[in-house]
Amino acid sequence: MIRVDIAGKHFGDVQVLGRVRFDIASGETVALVGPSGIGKSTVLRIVAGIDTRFQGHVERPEAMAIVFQEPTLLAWRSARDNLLLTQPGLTPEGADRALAKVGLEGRGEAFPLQLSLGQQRRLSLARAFAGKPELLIMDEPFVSLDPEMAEQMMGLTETLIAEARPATLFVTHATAEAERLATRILHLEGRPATLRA
Ligand SMILES: Nc1ncnc2c1ncn2[C@@H]1O[C@H](COP(=O)(O)OP(=O)(O)OP(=O)(O)O)[C@@H](O)[C@H]1O
Repeated sequence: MIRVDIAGKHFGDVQVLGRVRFDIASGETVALVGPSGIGKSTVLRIVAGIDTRFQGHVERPEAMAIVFQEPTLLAWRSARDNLLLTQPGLTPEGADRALAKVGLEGRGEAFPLQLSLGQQRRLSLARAFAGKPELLIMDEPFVSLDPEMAEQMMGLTETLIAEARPATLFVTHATAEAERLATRILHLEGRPATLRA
């Protein structure tokens, strides 16, 4: 369970967020939607613990994974090492199993730039789930993908979430994406932004 209770967030004199309170249970997938510039990424950064300068309190588990828009891979390390170096406790066999789960069987030796963009994104997902996150955070994970690849990645993400059952929070612009993946949708609105009742 994660518990978010933001009382306010300012950038300098500008108050971007008002009160934003929500909980996410294990196995629940929550989409955070709202217009551009409303404060979605700000909420995500606060929930992830990247931004600690806010009023309020967030309770989150230690095991957390973040998937960004663009894959953030270590270019000079193999696919397998990209998992091993970021997930202490993972064995090489475990890494290979995690790769196989995302359709990268036998590609453990490949470097990220030898993989297609779709494969790089799948490697990022494998890395996120290899750490058995109790909290999964995704910032526009399917943006800028062509429809076919977006569909593939959404299917894969759904499967991995169903298996690992983390509490998931993701930001999206696409209503269809939110409706497909999320068990609950939170709308940010107003300025300072709060959740639509
Ligand atoms: N580091 C910062 N310093 C000052 N203002 C900031 C900073 N980061 C964000 N903001 C402002 O806070 C507001 C919310 O930004 P945020 O990135 O959270 O919006 P968003 O809903 O994620 O937008 P988008 O959908 O376009 O990514 C915006 O008005 C933005 O200009």
